[in-house]
Amino acid sequence: MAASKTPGRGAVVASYGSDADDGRVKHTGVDPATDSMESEAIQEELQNLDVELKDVQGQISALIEHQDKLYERKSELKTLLKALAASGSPVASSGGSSAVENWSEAFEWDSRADDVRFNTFGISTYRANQKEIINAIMSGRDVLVIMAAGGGKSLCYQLPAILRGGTTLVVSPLLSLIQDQVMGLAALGISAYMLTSTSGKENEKFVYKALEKGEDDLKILYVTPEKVSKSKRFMSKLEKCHNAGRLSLISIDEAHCCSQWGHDFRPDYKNLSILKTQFPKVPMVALTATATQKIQNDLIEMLHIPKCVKFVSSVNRPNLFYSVREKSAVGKVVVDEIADFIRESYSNNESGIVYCFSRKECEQIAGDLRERGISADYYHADMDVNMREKVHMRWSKNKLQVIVGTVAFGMGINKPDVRFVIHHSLSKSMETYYQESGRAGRDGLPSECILFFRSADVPRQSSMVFYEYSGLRNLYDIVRYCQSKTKCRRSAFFRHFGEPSQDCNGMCDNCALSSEVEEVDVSDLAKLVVSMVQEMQAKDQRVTMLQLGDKLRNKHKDLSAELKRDEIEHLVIKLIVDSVLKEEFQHTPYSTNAYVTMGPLANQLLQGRKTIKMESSSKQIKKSKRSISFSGLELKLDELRKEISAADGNILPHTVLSTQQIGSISSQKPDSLQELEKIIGKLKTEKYGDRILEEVKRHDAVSEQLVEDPAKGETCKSRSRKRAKTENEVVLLDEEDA
Ligand SMILES: Nc1ncnc2c1ncn2[C@@H]1O[C@H](COP(=O)(O)OP(=O)(O)OP(=O)(O)O)[C@@H](O)[C@H]1O
Ligand SMILES: [Mg+2]
Repeated sequence: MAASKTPGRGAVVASYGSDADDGRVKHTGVDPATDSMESEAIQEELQNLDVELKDVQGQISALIEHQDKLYERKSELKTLLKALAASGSPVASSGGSSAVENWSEAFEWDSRADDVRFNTFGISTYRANQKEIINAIMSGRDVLVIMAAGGGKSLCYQLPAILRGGTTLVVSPLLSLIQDQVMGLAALGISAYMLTSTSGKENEKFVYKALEKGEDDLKILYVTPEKVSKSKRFMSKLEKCHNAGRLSLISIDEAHCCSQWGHDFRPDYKNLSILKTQFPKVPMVALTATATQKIQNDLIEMLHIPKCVKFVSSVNRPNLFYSVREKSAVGKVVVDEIADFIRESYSNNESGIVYCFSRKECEQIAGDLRERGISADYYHADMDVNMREKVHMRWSKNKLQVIVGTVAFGMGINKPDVRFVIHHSLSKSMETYYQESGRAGRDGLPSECILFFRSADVPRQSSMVFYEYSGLRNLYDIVRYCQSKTKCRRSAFFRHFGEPSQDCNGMCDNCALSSEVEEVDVSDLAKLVVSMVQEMQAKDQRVTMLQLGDKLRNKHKDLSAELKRDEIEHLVIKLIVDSVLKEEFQHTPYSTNAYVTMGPLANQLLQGRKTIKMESSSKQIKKSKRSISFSGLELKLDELRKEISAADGNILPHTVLSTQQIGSISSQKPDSLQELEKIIGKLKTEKYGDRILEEVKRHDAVSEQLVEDPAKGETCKSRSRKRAKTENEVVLLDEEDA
């Protein structure tokens, strides 16, 4: 305890006489010099007590915070247990009053649903929970859907929209998302419209007339939340549609925007409660990719759907390979590494995103990548809307390989075949990282998520988030994720979202790469760091993480040869996330600075009651190819879909043929329209069947020639050997294994 070091406690007591028998302390004729020494000693003890009290208070608040975390986790686990008991399944649960209902059984609309799924949407089988959700909606129930990004939430309301007749209203937060969806549905021949701030007069007239009179076909109507909360005209037309019995379903997409606890709160979403109040009998489905228990409860309350059936799917994205790489302090080296990675793994122009911290960085990195021969452009909030849209479009049409964006390049991204998401610097929380990295592989095919981590990036983020609710705590969670060299990356997501762990199947660096990780006790070095902070604090001096590293190396010259700046920074960040040190913030007219100060557990370390261990590893990123890449016929079909998309102008390549469909056609090689229809459904066969078959035939002819002259076929065959395929699925292969 610090008390043992407190000087003068005994001396102070000894200098008092207590000769009075009334028990009061009296001075006993001591001279003035002794008197002043006594009061100095008392002052000193008081000061020491203050320090000690501050220390104890710090420890208490760290413990309270820890206690809060434990309570929160406890309540998550209890809910999880309840859900498990109700559903008997670890990944899907029907909540509320519906625990006993079975949504997987046969329903009268089954065959119609199957027909629309396959022949209109071209989807051969349902994914987890889709069928059950559709059945619940078709039964007229309110439904809450929590399903991972790319899980296929759109189909869950689009298919019932077609089956139920009348009009389905979809509220969606972003113009770009709405445009994408309407375009995609139109390409499938589904009558979908939108009403947004940019809708032209003609379009508005058509929609209002269709709502009011019901003469024209209006299956799905997309609106932004502002329409519901601000346009009386729209609400009155919608009421007419409802009164005529034609409002068949209300869908709230990206429903987490309702909750202020969510990462993307939109004030206008708060007013959506009016929909259930006005139209209580119309089923409502709310969908989101991520919602903690707290946000789920919030949504149910705000949307007035207390009796909803809840479907919670796993947050797991088994097709994503997560890894963290050490980020060099030299910017050029980082860009080189990113460029090499893209060139080596994605040489066929496969789409990717690089996320950066600042707008300036985006522009710089996009330029650097272009210099290295990669087709890249930037996207951030400072750009003109048209410019942004242009970049987004070029990327969506596969004319641009990489978008280098800030977080502004977010929710509106609907591209299913993004093969890699690279974080040039860390995200602000596990939740945002899950969201951002989750834009990879929405089509279910193998894709990669790489985060470049460097301790010096932490203060940049912390000075942005420290005023947010739980901002620092959330940031430190992702820092722990980055610092760990042993824990499964996937399990960090399961923990964060309160879900039981599932097997990673070697789909993260820590699980896949065998490496020797050593735990090294760095308590002595940590003490030097903390003592230095203490010294500076005693002199009322502030110190940033960067300065701290320099000062330490200057003071301990003997250490500086061995200790690299990066390592000290790594340790300082570790001490911060472990509450030994603490970040404090000060605003200047230009920025907010993060300073390092003594944390609640600093004294425990200094007094030897706490040890600090760091993981050190010799892990080498094995040059492995975890990507899928097109070869032979697939390349041709990829070109064909781009060609059709370019000629039409309004259809995106992945709407013509998905990457999965390209894989299936290439492996099954249909030679008639009937056979093709079994793979991609009626609609797409009618539209593009002849051209696809032509391509298959041409490819077969070339292959036959190559069989006759094997020398020519070498490249093609050896490339296709690198891919293993099951019937409908592309399987991940390490290049070394192939
Ligand atoms: N059953 C299925 N089989 C194959 N592909 C599917 C299936 N369901 C949906 N998809 C495809 O998966 C992709 C992602 O679907 P969707 O846009 O609905 O995802 P989402 O759950 O809304 O994701 P996000 O949270 O990112 O919006 C789309 O390309 C869609 O066509
Ligand atoms: Mg969606």
